[in-house]
Amino acid sequence: MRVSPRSASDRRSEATPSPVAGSEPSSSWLGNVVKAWMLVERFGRDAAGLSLLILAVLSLLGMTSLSQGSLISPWGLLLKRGFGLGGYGLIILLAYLGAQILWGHGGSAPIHFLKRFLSLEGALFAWMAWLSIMEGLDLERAESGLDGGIIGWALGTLSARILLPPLNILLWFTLWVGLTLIGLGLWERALAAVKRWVEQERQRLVTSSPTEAVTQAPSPSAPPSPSPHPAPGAVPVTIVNPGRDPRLPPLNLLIQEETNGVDEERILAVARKIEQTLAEFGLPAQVVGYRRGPTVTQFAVEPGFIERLGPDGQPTRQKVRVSQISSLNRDLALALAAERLRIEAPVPGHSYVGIEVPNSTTTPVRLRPILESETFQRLRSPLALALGRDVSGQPVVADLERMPHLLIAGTTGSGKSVCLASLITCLVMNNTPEQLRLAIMDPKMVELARFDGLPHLLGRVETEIERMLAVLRWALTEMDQRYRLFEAARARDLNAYNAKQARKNQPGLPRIVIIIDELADLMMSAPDQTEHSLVRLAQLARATGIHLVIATQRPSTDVLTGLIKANFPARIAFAVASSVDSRVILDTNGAEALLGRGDMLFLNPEVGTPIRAQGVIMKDSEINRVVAYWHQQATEPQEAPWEALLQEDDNEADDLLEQAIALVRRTQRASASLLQRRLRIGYPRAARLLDELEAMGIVGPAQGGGREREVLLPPEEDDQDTDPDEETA
Ligand SMILES: Nc1ncnc2c1ncn2[C@@H]1O[C@H](COP(=O)(O)OP(=O)(O)OP(=O)(O)O)[C@@H](O)[C@H]1O
Repeated sequence: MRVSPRSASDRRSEATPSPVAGSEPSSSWLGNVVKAWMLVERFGRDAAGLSLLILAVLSLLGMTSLSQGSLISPWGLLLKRGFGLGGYGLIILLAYLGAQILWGHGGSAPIHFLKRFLSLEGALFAWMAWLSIMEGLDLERAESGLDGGIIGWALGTLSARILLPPLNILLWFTLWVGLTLIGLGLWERALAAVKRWVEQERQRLVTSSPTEAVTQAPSPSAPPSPSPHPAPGAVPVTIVNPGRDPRLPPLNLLIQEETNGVDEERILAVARKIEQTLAEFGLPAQVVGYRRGPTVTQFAVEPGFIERLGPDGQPTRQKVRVSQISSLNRDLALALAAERLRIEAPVPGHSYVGIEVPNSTTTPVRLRPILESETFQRLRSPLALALGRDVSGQPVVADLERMPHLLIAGTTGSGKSVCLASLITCLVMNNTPEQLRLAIMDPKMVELARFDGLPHLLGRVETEIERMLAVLRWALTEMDQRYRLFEAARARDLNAYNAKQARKNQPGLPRIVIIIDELADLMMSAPDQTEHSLVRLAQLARATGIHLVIATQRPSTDVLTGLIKANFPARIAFAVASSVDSRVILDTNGAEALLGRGDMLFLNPEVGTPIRAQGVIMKDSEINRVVAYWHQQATEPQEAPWEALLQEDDNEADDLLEQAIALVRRTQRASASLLQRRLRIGYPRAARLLDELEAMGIVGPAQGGGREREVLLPPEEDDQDTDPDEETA
């Protein structure tokens, strides 16, 4: 957390007593002292600013000889002789200083302002020295008010004694340019631009230099690493894979992050505005620091004191309550012209309130730097997930193995699919298909279809509800099968089982991550079956290495049922429409104040309070390169293991159709719920059977409004033994 200096205005506002009904603050001697001090400070500052402006105008008149006088003329001459052309620079600086004290940042950030002012002052002197050197260090010219005046001449002459002329010129020129950049606040931006350029050049060299690839190639003992096969439109990249398993994709398939320079000027202005707004509402508080993330900057606000009169008539100081600050959320957003603000009151583990203000520009968070970060590497888990960066720009990572399942929710366009794509990429960057298998379900059909062809993928990306339900059924049987295997091998969990297998030189079992990008579709078509499968998997699958990542854009209680939520303690909330939705996902408010486009709150059950982060975003070219890399290694495309289950379903279908016809004929009723109940099948199968019956002319078309279909088949005449259950159904 960067800490900004205490400001004069803060000291003022801390001491300002808030009006108490029926009593004047001036009624106490302390109130009088405070009032007097405020007056002195206020008028002192105004007087100083005004004096400097007047001095600048008089100096200009004196130097240009536009006005003559017993004081102005000698002062103008003095400036000319002393500063030469730099005298004009000095006048500009005096005017700038005066204006800042009167209207600008002089009050709220004196140290920052002083740093800038002194830098500009230094730049002025460097320029004067440089001018004098360039004109041959001529004292006569200097005395007549040319070049850098006597001061410039003196500085140049002094340095000329120790430096060769070219170095002397270079020294003052560099000082002039450098200090000007610092003084104008352009230094950080220039540094960031240079860094960006160096990084781009480095990447260009790495990707174009064949020698680099040779020196970094895996050792001959290691299995040969395949060369990536670029997908159409993808940029060919040379493999560089230092320090990683050579079978894994090299990190330079992924792009580096670009950093934007920090606009300190804006940050200080916002800090001042926050203080001012709070003070206007009678809540003295001070911005004591800030943390800048890719999307928001969190300002640390320390509540000040309000002075009240106690029952004994004596003034007492009372600390501003954090709830008072958080209740001003909307007023602060209005004052800062911010779309949405989030107030963390207080920031866990700190004695301040965090006010999160959107940045003017957002920085996309990339996967590569997070994979390279120490935070990520420290997890040492094959299922480590790179989620994004927090409000101070630090990587946010989590271990899916420990979570052990993840629930993602947020309104449409908030960033769920982008998040899932980056999570999948992260997993396949760190695991071979022998170590990890993925089952991906994407009813939206577009977002995750890019991963088709990954050798990690079981089958293909599933988009049909019936096939998805089959995936869940398969996962349950796989889980049971694994438990039986573990029991036979006397292993407690997947890690223990794989270790035993490795000792016997036998292959282990891969971990399985099941990803669903839109739970709502499944829950709408087969709520009971989906909920039952998910809950059973969530409760039991951890030890067998099966993990679930499910996303939904409908954070309503019919999709995220109590049972599902109870079994998915790790959750990510992207932006939602209301605090009610936020509470459905996180059990607390906050997600309604997110900005969308990858801005998230991550609730890690091990931490307890949600962490705000900006999610990782992948470029299509990155995903294409990673998929193409693994595509190279793929052997024969394998059939999905749930294909057999679907086959069984089809075989049963004929039988079921027969039974359905008989049932409809007997009962003279046709509804999906009747078929579900009597034939013990799920909703999708029942709905399909009804469609088939309609196509065969046995039942009429759907009536809508929950009414049953008309049965077109006459009842069986000899059917005497009607089932009592059917009658009541
Ligand atoms: N982490 C991120 N960083 C920057 N921009 C992002 C990020 N995540 C998402 N976005 C932006 O938001 C847009 C929508 O994201 P995404 O498609 O993931 O939303 P979604 O929640 O899946 O929406 P839907 O439910 O409608 O599919 C993206 O096209 C992208 O421009």
